[in-house]
Amino acid sequence: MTRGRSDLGLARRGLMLILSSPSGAGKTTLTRMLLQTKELDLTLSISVTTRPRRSSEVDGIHYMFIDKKQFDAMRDAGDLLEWAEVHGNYYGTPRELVEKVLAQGRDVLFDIDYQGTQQVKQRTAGDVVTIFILPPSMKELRARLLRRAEDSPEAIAKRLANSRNEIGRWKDYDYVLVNDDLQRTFDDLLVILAAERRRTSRMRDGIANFVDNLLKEDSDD
Ligand SMILES: Nc1nc2c(ncn2[C@@H]2O[C@H](COP(=O)(O)OP(=O)(O)O)[C@@H](O)[C@H]2O)c(=O)[nH]1
Ligand SMILES: Nc1ncnc2c1ncn2[C@@H]1O[C@H](COP(=O)(O)OP(=O)(O)O)[C@@H](O)[C@H]1O
Repeated sequence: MTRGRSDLGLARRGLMLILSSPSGAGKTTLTRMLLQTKELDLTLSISVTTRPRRSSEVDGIHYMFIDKKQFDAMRDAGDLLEWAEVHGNYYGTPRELVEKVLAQGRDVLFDIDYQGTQQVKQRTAGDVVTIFILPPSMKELRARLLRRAEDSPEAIAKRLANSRNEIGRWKDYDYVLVNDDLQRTFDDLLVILAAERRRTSRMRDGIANFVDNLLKEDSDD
């Protein structure tokens, strides 16, 4: 694999940062904040989905909106790294972009559910960092879904009903954040990302070269 550069200038492996949460807890908002912070150099994995497009969404930016026939064709051709049925629609991660970005030693951000997280972890465990976002209360979760005003009453009811099962998945994640104050949650995400990028396992080759050069230096200089 080609190596990227850490912010110390050392070569490192790219990581896969996965955010999951029940609908309305705030992962789309946090994802947007991460992507707007250009110096983080994160690339969003844009999923394909059979769900209808929301009015605020742009095809090719938030999702690639496809029909079930196209979805089945991608899945059967092996073009999806993982896929799942969520809230009655199909979602999947196209493999190509993810592999390209990781091969450059750069990091990929995923907004996928727990089923997809399990599949990605099974394939590439060492390069995956998983974060679960919880709402501060069920009352607030419901209020956020209503305030977002993007889904039909039926879709909101389905998301709330599914949230109880989804919330129970927190134990499978590396980190759990309660998204009460948005800025604080975002700051916590930045800390996690910074620490994970500095793991020895990801920087091994870069540090090995650095240390070789350190030891070649003349200590009297
Ligand atoms: N497994 C999997 N889940 C996905 C993918 N894309 C989105 N999801 C998840 O599908 C669920 C529904 O997403 P969405 O329809 O955008 O609704 P929202 O969670 O209410 O914003 C969320 O839990 C997403 O994280 C994907 O490619 N694979
Ligand atoms: N910490 C927060 N405090 C208050 N509102 C929030 C917070 N985080 C997100 N929201 C709002 O809640 C709604 C749902 O957030 P969103 O990011 O779409 O959730 P998800 O992607 O997890 O379904 C949006 O209207 C968003 O602006």
